[in-house]
Amino acid sequence: MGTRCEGLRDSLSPIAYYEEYSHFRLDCLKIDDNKELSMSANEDLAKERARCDFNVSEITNILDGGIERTKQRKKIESIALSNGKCCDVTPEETLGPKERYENAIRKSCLYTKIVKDQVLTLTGLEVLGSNSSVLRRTADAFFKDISPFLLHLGMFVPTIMGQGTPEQQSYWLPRALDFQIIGTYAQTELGHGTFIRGLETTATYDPDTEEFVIHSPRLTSYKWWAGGLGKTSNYCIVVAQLYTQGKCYGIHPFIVQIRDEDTHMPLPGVRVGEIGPRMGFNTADNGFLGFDHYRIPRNHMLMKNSQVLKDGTYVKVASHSKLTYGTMVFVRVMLVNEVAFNLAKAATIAVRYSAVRRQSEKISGEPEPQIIDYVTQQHKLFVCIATAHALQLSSNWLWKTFSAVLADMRGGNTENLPELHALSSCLKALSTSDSAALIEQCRLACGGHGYMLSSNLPLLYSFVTATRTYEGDYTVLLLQTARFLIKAWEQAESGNPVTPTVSYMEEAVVGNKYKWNGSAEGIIKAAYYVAAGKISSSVTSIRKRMKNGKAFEDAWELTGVQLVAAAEAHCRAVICDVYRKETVRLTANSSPNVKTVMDQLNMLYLSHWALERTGDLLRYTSTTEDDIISCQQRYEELLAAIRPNAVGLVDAFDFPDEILQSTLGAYDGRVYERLMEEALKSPLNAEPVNRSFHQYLKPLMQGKL
Ligand SMILES: CC/C=C\C/C=C\C/C=C\C/C=C\C/C=C\C/C=C/C(=O)SCCNC(=O)CCNC(=O)[C@H](O)C(C)(C)COP(=O)(O)OP(=O)(O)OC[C@H]1O[C@@H](n2cnc3c(N)ncnc32)[C@H](O)[C@@H]1OP(=O)(O)O
Ligand SMILES: Cc1cc2nc3c(=O)[nH]c(=O)nc-3n(C[C@H](O)[C@H](O)[C@H](O)COP(=O)(O)OP(=O)(O)OC[C@H]3O[C@@H](n4cnc5c(N)ncnc54)[C@H](O)[C@@H]3O)c2cc1C
Repeated sequence: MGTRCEGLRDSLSPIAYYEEYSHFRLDCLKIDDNKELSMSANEDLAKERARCDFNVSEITNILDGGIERTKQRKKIESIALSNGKCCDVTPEETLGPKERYENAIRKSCLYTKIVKDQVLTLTGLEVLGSNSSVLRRTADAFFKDISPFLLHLGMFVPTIMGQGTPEQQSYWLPRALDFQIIGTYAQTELGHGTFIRGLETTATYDPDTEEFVIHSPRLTSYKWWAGGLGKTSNYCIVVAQLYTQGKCYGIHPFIVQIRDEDTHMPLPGVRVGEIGPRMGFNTADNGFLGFDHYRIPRNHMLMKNSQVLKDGTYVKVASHSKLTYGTMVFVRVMLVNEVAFNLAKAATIAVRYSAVRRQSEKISGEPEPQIIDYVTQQHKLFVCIATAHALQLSSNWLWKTFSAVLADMRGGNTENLPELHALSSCLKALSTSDSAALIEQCRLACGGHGYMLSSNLPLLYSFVTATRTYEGDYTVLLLQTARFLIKAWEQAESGNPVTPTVSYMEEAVVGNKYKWNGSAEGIIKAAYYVAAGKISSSVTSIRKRMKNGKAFEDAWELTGVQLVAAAEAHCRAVICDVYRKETVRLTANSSPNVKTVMDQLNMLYLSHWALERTGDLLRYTSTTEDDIISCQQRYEELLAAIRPNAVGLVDAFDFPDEILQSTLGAYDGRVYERLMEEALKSPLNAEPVNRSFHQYLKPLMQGKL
């Protein structure tokens, strides 16, 4: 579909290609076979690029984190994409489940080999650190859906790094990084995903043999969901309830071999398989796993945070009881970047398509406008570009926060862990939820063609909507943040110091209402006041319920709806704040037009959320109706101001066509030609008459059924 993929079939024009593979003439489809489908780029898109008034690569560099990082990314991308083998001649989605999986494994091995042989020599182990998002992004040229290796790199390796002792790391990591073993992360069970203290798999220490006995006592204790578990992995992290000397010490991580390294057969005592078709992730062989008194060596328990000695003595090493949850915190942080990237892809597809697509008449008899010229279309799309920026910059900021807390913890200081947990929980919840909703908005903005799998929007949606659930469900994570906020509010009320991300409470506890001011800083302050108002209302409700005789747990539960809304408002204010500060910081030395367009996008995001939350502003600040009217007016002016630069802004995301994998979003805008080319690849077009005609239709039509 992308330019290099076309290289695979360069010698054939689309029509000749189709005829070659379909065995019948195109006149069946009433296409004039004397005419080639157009190979020239779309003129409207070319005009859009000509009118863009800022330097596109400057914004690319900002989003990449600097010009050097852009160069590095492009180098990695070109290595991975240059051999052209990433493409499927037959679209992935037209294959059966087995063929799809096998094809995904073929491509995963191919990509891994490219990374090992060519990328690692270029970057060294940096590829797994600051360049991991580049690898992740490049992988999308190989997979429309998900690689079965995602969990190996995304969770298996990070768990060994985060939970293993130095000795365990030096034993397991070289094998895992060299792909001599492939692993996954099996925590969730049929019966429990959210409430991990309730997991039922047991790991009981036997001092006589110095082994753990891993067991699944009942159906609900079967592991369920882990990506790459069904068919691909031969090892996995199993999270199980640890029993030693007759006592349960709660959940702990273990490295468990599940398949023979040579034959790949499941080992005796292990029952493993794939969980069946899902809404997305259909190439990721998500699996189930059960154990029948299966024995593993003692040193396969990951022992950085707690240990079981040879005699069965349990020793707690870590200074914080939740450090075993570290991999989840890490992946939540990574996910903010992951969904920002996917939203940027969707925005690129929908904006380019909207510049190519013409529909209806604004004025009777006039030429049909590009649909991007409808203000309602701009309203649907420009917030997607702005949100992709907001989440990308928030994700960089969160990563820095995460790294700082990690460094503190290496020195034994876990003081900032609760704040990191609260932040990563709410940012994961909001970023995944916003991105899923906006990717769906992009699909809707593309009308009927957005519904085609070849647009790539449905697959992007099915992938991103899952991120709202996995690694901690949206509501559950916001309730975690709410716990932190309520405690912080009580601290602020009693005049004690609070941590930086909730410092706004110190001013807000006094109870004054904030007077609206339409500047960026004014909107952000109003957002913090809304958050403070919602937290305060939640506290009042909890106290009132307790005064009426409810226990704290019941009062908390009954106040759940308000608590989730309070955590959402807090997180929205944090995103607005970080997005503003980072925009100002990153454009300090930019050219004037880049500064202007980045500022416009930022203001659009802030105004959008102010308008989405007018009820809250009226309730928790002194905002008036006139303030709302001027905010609406400013928002509409921003849509008009951004319009000429919209295509330039999505070009700045700098996605090669191979990564976008979209008929609607390719750089040259040959939308209709690509839609037809992809349609012609449908297996149903491989023969003029399907055999079901003879088997069923004809007998039915002739009354002989
Ligand atoms: C080619 C590729 C290249 C590179 C790849 C790179 C990147 C890829 C990026 C991303 C993709 C990776 C993988 C993607 C695909 C799919 C993976 C999916 C995986 C999974 O889903 S794994 C399973 C995840 N499961 C969950 O998230 C479960 C959610 N539940 C929980 O976390 C907990 O149960 C919950 C809800 C937090 C409650 O825990 P618990 O009952 O123990 O605690 P309490 O509620 O009682 O609270 C007590 C106390 O502890 C605090 N606390 C809770 N958790 C934490 C924590 N993590 N850290 C710190 N503190 C925590 C809590 O707030 C309470 O504090 P308090 O008493 O209020 O002070
Ligand atoms: C595509 C995909 C990939 C996955 N990959 C993995 C993997 O690799 N490894 C792995 O271990 N797991 C994996 N999971 C599992 C995932 O982590 C869980 O599904 C997720 O954590 C949600 O848990 P649950 O399914 O138990 O939902 P539930 O907790 O049953 O949630 C159902 C509903 O109940 C609500 N709810 C639950 N508890 C509360 C509460 N305390 N308060 C208020 N509301 C509540 C939720 O908000 C939700 O609306 C994957 C899941 C998916 C969809």
